[in-house]
Amino acid sequence: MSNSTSKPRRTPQGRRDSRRHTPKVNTKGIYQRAIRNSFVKLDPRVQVRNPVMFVVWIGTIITALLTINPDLFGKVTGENLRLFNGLITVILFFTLVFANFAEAVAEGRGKAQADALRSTKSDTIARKLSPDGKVQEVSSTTLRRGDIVKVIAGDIIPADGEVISGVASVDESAITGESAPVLKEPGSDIASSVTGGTKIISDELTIRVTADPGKGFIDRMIALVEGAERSKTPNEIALTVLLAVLTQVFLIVVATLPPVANYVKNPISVAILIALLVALIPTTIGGLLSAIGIAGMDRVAQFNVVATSGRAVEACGDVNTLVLDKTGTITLGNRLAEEFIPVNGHSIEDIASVALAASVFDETPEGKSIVRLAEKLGSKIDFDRTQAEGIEFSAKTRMSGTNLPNGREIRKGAVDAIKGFVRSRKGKLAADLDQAYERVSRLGGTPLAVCQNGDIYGIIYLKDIIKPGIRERFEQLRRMGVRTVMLTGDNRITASVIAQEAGVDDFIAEATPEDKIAVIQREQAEGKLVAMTGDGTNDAPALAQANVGLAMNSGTQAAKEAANMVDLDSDPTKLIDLVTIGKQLLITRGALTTFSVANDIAKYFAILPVIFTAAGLQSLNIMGLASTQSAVLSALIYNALIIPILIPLALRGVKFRPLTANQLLQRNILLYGLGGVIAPFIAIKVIDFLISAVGLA
Ligand SMILES: Nc1ncnc2c1ncn2[C@@H]1O[C@H](COP(=O)(O)OP(=O)(O)OP(=O)(O)O)[C@@H](O)[C@H]1O
Ligand SMILES: [K+]
Ligand SMILES: [Mg+2]
Repeated sequence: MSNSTSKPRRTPQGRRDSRRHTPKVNTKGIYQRAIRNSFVKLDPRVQVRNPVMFVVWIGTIITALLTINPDLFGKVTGENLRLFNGLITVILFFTLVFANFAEAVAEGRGKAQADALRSTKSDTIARKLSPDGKVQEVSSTTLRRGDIVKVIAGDIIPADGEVISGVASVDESAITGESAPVLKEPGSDIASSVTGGTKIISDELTIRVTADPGKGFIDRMIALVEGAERSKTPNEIALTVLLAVLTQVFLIVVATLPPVANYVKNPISVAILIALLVALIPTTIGGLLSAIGIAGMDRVAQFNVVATSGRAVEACGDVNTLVLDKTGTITLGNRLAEEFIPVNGHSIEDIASVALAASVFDETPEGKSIVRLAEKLGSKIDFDRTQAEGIEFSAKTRMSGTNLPNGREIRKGAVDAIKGFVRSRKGKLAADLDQAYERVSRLGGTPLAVCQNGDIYGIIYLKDIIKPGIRERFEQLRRMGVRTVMLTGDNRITASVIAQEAGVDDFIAEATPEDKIAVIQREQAEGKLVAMTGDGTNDAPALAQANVGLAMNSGTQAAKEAANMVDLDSDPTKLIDLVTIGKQLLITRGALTTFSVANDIAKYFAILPVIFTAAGLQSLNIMGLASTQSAVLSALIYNALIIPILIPLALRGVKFRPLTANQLLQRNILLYGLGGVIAPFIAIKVIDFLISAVGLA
């Protein structure tokens, strides 16, 4: 029911291979650019947006001043104060640079991808048709929504548009990476939409432009991958606030130290206080937070999906319910006529000939396969095609057919729809019809009833196969706590057979296009977040209603505009991958936050005792660190280095297992929390040993 005419959304057999082609990106260039940007981002106007790192930034300035004049805040005693303060300054400076680098690398991947896209987009000469039919050559940048242009073989299509006449094949590899040409023709929802920047390789088309300059699909994609539209997601904002609050708390903790230190006659210098503060505030997650988000969008892009916002990617991770089509999503959707089953005393030749007559104008793959099967059985068209009228299939009527010149009305379609039609023509239902239809349904096939006026001829068996591996994927989703609901225009029995075999949690049969939006609203009323895929114009409202709407690139402009993600490969099962990517993004962020906070607290307890050893509390130096100075420097060096060490994990995401949110939380607290507590003690001890060995402090 997602598309009212044909179903070209079925993906070719080579789907698995085509889905993961990473855009061609120059990695060496990315790192060079990222290094440069790490310094550019030291600008305080950039830093102030990240409260944790801004505290480090201020700390760096103060320790730099203390390097010039160690007595800036009063007389300080100690050796090599200039060197020590200078070292702290350098380490803090690199902490900032490393954090900037994480973000710059993540952004750089997107920028490189945008450059690759931009190279496909050049100003072209468009043949604009004026209302009087004259052709005028204009630059593609002057085209406006509603303009009519003509493109011929070899041309780059100058703008997004809708085919109004002509039939041609188009190479869409610039956007999909798929080299097989796609047939474009007017009328049908799906085949009629073209994208600016793609190339027409045969024949010619007349196109109505549907996007103003700079607002086309490729422009939107460039803006997206460049992060121009990347604003903080609600979860990121919440976490940033939490980190800012933690920073404030730790600022207070550090501020309480001087009175205590003075009391035990072991005053602590401002430089050491700053070092302690930086060690304590969550710089690891503060430095990696935006990289994690950008990497999430990037992973989505590598799956050839364009997300309109980081928010959409994140929403995927929070999804509770997945609404999926049956045909083409759960099944291969390659429904072909397998058998004619006559009823009501008719012969197999009778039903074949009526099924043929019902399908001569049906351009859907189902319709064409019925024509082939009937012709194989020897049926011939026995009327004048030019005098007959084709009745197109629609998801609403769930029927198609032909009105013959002699007044006969031939229809085929969903069994209940045909029963209704027969009743309306005052015909009677055949006693053996239900038996035939149930047999086909129990095989998981789609039964189409065929009738002529009020007379039912039998059932066409359209065979369909469940996609291999889909059951395991639903099982995975279930373990993640995601409910799957299958929606289909097919009858109850077929729906229940497929639902059972595929292992979905729930299904809705005989669904009309309106049912889809009703299901979404019902789930949302229960407080659930819903994801769905769709491609037809009648899916647009549901795509907009869903929390995550994934439109097929082969779909209509309306569907693509309503959705918050577009799949360039037009593979509806990708929604399952997106949910996984979204969950992984949230888990990565959670795991690194846990690690960061655990780390900071451990660091504090590793170095605080050493600071007090000068006051005669030698017994506190359980780690046996060489000196106060080397302990402080070690903690800070570890604090800085952990950021670049974790960049690959932040970009790639933590290892993902299909578990429920609670199980994952427990696992992560154990793994990253415990790891975060232990790691600093070991690392600080090692660095302290190295520093004292080279005699730095
Ligand atoms: N070309 C056609 N001519 C006549 N009837 C059709 C044709 N294609 C499908 N049907 C009937 O209409 C019903 C609804 O079709 P529709 O495409 O809306 O749903 P579906 O393909 O069965 O399921 P899904 O919603 O999962 O795609 C089908 O189950 C079938 O009975
Ligand atoms: K820290
Ligand atoms: Mg369908």
